[in-house]
Amino acid sequence: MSAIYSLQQISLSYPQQRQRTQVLQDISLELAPGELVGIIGPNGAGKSSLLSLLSGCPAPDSGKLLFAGKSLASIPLRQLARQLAFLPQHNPPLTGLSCYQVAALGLLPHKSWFEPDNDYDRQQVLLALSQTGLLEKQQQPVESLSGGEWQRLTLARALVQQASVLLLDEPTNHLDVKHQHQLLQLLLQLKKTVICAIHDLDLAARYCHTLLLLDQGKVRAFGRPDQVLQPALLSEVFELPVAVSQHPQYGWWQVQFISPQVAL
Ligand SMILES: Nc1ncnc2c1ncn2[C@@H]1O[C@H](COP(=O)(O)OP(=O)(O)OP(=O)(O)O)[C@@H](O)[C@H]1O
Repeated sequence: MSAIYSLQQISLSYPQQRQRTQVLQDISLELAPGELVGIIGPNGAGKSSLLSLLSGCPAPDSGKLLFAGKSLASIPLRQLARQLAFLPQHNPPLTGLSCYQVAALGLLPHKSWFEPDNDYDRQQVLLALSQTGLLEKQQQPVESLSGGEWQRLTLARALVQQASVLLLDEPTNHLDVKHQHQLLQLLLQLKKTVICAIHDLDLAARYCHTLLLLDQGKVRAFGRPDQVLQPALLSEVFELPVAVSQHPQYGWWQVQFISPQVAL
């Protein structure tokens, strides 16, 4: 199956004072369609920067970035918005709208100016609110949502967008345990290409088909969870002793970092 994303020797830097800081270095990999891919790595490793790059902005300094075989930069924005949805870590605040209205913003790439919503559109919005557990809150003003509810609402908006690719920056970070599992199960059931930055390595191991371990802007490992979650590598990258084991009953990989005091 041909790759949904192909990255060839991608590098990215940001301007900082009079210099440029290198954030991603020489990244080459291919992402298969229909997979749940987890980007893991310490703070500042470049996870959000990579997701932004995959969304089309910013463009890489060098290298080739292909989306479904075409140069990502050559795809018109509106066309791209129908194919991919990006949920950054920090969303611009929205006020004065209900949950329903925010979820319905996902319809915009499919509409012309002033085109009213039809029954199908309304069904899509209600389905997404239901999938994210927010149906009962559809009339609630967004300002009054909790952090986790707001996070689920941004996913609802992305689902309404009906993009085949979801780029999610730490989609579980405000969610309680039940909602973390529900969200990841939903992402698996959607059978879309989902690429998400995620800090919880146990959740990543359990739900992601593929993991990408970034450290200081470089790919340290890329493959199945059991290939990537190597204790020596994790210990070096996260600078903590670590134990990796398999759940005796379910076979899931589990990662336990050991606090330095215990290790001494
Ligand atoms: N717009 C910017 N201008 C300058 N530097 C930036 C900019 N955005 C990110 N950086 C820097 O790039 C590096 C990578 O940041 P990025 O947000 O991609 O890391 P991350 O792996 O997502 O981190 P975290 O786990 O903390 O969210 C960091 O050192 C950050 O300070």
